[in-house]
Amino acid sequence: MTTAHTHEPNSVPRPGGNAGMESQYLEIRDLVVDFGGFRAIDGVDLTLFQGDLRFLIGPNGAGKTTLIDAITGLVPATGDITKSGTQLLGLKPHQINRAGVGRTFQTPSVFDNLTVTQNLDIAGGAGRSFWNRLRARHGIPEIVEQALETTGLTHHRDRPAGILAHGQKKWLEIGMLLVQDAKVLLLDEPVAGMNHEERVETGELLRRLGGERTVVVVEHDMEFMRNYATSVTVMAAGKVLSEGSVAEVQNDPRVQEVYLGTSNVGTED
Ligand SMILES: Nc1ncnc2c1ncn2[C@@H]1O[C@H](COP(=O)(O)OP(=O)(O)OP(=O)(O)O)[C@@H](O)[C@H]1O
Repeated sequence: MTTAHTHEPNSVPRPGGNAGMESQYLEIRDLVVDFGGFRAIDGVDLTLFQGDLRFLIGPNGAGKTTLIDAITGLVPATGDITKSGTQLLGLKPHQINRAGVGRTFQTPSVFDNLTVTQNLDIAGGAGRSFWNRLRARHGIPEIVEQALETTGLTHHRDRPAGILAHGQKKWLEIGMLLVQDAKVLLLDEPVAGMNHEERVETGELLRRLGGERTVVVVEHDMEFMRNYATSVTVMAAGKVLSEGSVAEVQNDPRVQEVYLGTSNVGTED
């Protein structure tokens, strides 16, 4: 694995991360989530470095969303989840968010009646005194301008979010995470319901983000995974079944077996 210390801003992230061991990371050890008597996450270990664009795949019910829920404090779990050494397990969702870990949900959750900029403003902390001071001094904060630019929504900044196309709403959600300065982005099916063009644009966006952050993508779209993943974790029945490059997991017989016993990892959905 190459651990270069510098990289071009828009370079393609390398598997395992662009930034090196001393940069930010998310480490999960022996994670367990029980729902009553049912063990949805069963001893998961996962290490993600800054620069990873990690795809999390697996059959329905494998535990992918539950894993993200556990990382973001939405379901109780045991084990360890540390971000660059800070224990996240046991923190409340807003504290985890403030620690730099942000997520999106399968269904976009933006304020339809507010403009794109207002949504970003609220995500950044409008109403909180420091944000209001920032705004009073500088107008639209630079971080909002950057998020508009990164997500390609600059020309839609004054439109109500409710009239955006589906893909644009999903990009706005990602922009909201950028405004919060999330260093770890957990995205649940970011291209579900998108057309081909939107998928390509989203892939490029994730690639840009993955260069400097840690991006985890839960996805059923295997073509999208093959095009953009720097690394892949395959889950099944609450455990990590396989991990590695796209080629490595596609060639793993255990992975082929859970995908309907065929070698067609890539035909689901
Ligand atoms: N709140 C809950 N209470 C009980 N069981 C749950 C709960 N949430 C999820 N489960 C179960 O945990 C298992 C893992 O679900 P999860 O949604 O994490 O899977 P997934 O891999 O994200 O699946 P999909 O690809 O279909 O979204 C499933 O069997 C699901 O029914």
